[in-house]
Amino acid sequence: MKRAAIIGGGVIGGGWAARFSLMGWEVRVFDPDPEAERKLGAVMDNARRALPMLYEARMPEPGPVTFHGTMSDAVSGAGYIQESVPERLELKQKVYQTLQAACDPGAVLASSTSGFKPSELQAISARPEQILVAHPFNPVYLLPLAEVVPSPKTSPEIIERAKEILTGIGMFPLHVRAEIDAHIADRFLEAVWREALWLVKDGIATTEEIDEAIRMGFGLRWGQMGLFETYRIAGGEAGMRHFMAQFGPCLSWPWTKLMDVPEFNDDLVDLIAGQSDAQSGDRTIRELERERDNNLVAMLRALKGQGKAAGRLIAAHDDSLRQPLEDTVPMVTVRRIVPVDWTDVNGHMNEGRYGQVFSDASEELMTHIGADKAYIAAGHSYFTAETNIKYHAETLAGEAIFVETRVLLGQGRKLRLGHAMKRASDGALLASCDQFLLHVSLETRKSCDPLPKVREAVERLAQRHEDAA
Ligand SMILES: NC(=O)C1=CN([C@@H]2O[C@H](COP(=O)(O)OP(=O)(O)OC[C@H]3O[C@@H](n4cnc5c(N)ncnc54)[C@H](O)[C@@H]3O)[C@@H](O)[C@H]2O)C=CC1
Ligand SMILES: C[N+](C)(C)CC(=O)CC(=O)[O-]
Repeated sequence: MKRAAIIGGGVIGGGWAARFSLMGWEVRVFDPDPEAERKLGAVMDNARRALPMLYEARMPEPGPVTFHGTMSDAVSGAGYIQESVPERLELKQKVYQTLQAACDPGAVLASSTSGFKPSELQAISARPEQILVAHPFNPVYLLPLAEVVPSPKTSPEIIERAKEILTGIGMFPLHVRAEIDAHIADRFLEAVWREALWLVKDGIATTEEIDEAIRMGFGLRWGQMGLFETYRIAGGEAGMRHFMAQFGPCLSWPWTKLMDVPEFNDDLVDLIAGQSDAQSGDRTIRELERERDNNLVAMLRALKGQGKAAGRLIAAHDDSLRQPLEDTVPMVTVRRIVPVDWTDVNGHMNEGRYGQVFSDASEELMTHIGADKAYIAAGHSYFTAETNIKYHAETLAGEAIFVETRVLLGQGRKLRLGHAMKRASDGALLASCDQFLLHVSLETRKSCDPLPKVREAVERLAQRHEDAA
């Protein structure tokens, strides 16, 4: 099993630990805080609930997460080390000295730093070539971006390995060409944060009004298309040139008052924190985390359905996790977590989603018998002619479910499947489905016999299932 070491297990280290573990890595943590295990456990709970909701494919078995009393013990045998200690340069530099005295010289040594340049982190290190920045975004277990920032001293092999590992755990490594304070994304975030502080300080807007301005407007646009493509469209048919002709001069207009920075003092902290407390009312941080995660899961799944932005990345990662079906009787055709966006007003999985689960089960079986994407692209497929679903028990968001499928008939153009959807925790039957499919030509849109390869496979499978009945 691949092994990662997490140095500093707070908000960000906890998110890294969760992502690595849920992607099948063994994770070893070092954090001197006696409360670290409890705090990291809370992040793990959130992640266990939310991350698998993004995937249709079966996730890897989670790797164990263990806590260690020394940094050298934690990094022993680790191929990837992620440092997420507090944002203080001397502390980080000292940590690298200790880590490098014990870790594998070939391991990736990455920092979560929000703002320090890798050359600053490397300054007093024994092997600067081993160190780079992999700056993530909170919550690390759901947001894919990791800004990968090397210095000229970072070895090209370490950069490539870091990118490969991050891609493997479902992240989007954005290689930042040159080191710069605060990398790329935090420069934006700091500009927005600075302006927001200024607006609150001068009594122009409350923290709540600023949040509404973001979530009701441009925040929605950024998540799906970013800045430049959004503004290109805002230029109308003439695109970016017209946009720049119209809004370019504003760089010197008064509405670009971007350089005012409020003084950071207790009054500012009281003002912002007071408004923020009032805004969130009695909702706890845990409740806010749940709300954030539910919203992110629903938005990312919507983007996945469109094959766009972060959704495209998750779809590709999902495909890479797919495993061929095992030839058991019955066959386990689906293993998944029920995502939040599948629930309805009654607080349970909507009836329409049962149809989707059984349709996914049939598609998996089709792939297994050779009626896969290439077969369909060549003009043949199966259409469902009849589906009969019985609902036996409620299914809730976050529950692990699986579907067992039996081939009840596989003869010529006819295929009849019996699906049973069960709860993974206790094997309880949640729903059953009798489904009748007909093989069709996608050219004539009429039923026809399968091509010999598929026909033989389906008949062989039907016989096997009949023999085992
Ligand atoms: N919180 C955020 O939104 C983000 C933070 N970051 C960066 O991640 C890093 C960590 O930040 P957070 O997780 O927010 O802080 P945090 O305060 O939640 O966690 C820091 C953890 O490091 C531990 N620690 C302190 N000294 C240590 C040592 N010598 N060895 C090992 N662990 C030690 C602390 O006990 C604590 O659990 C910082 O560099 C920060 O800039 C990056 C992206 C976002
Ligand atoms: C506030 N922050 C600078 C620590 C934020 C980040 O670094 C990234 C994030 O998750 O917003």
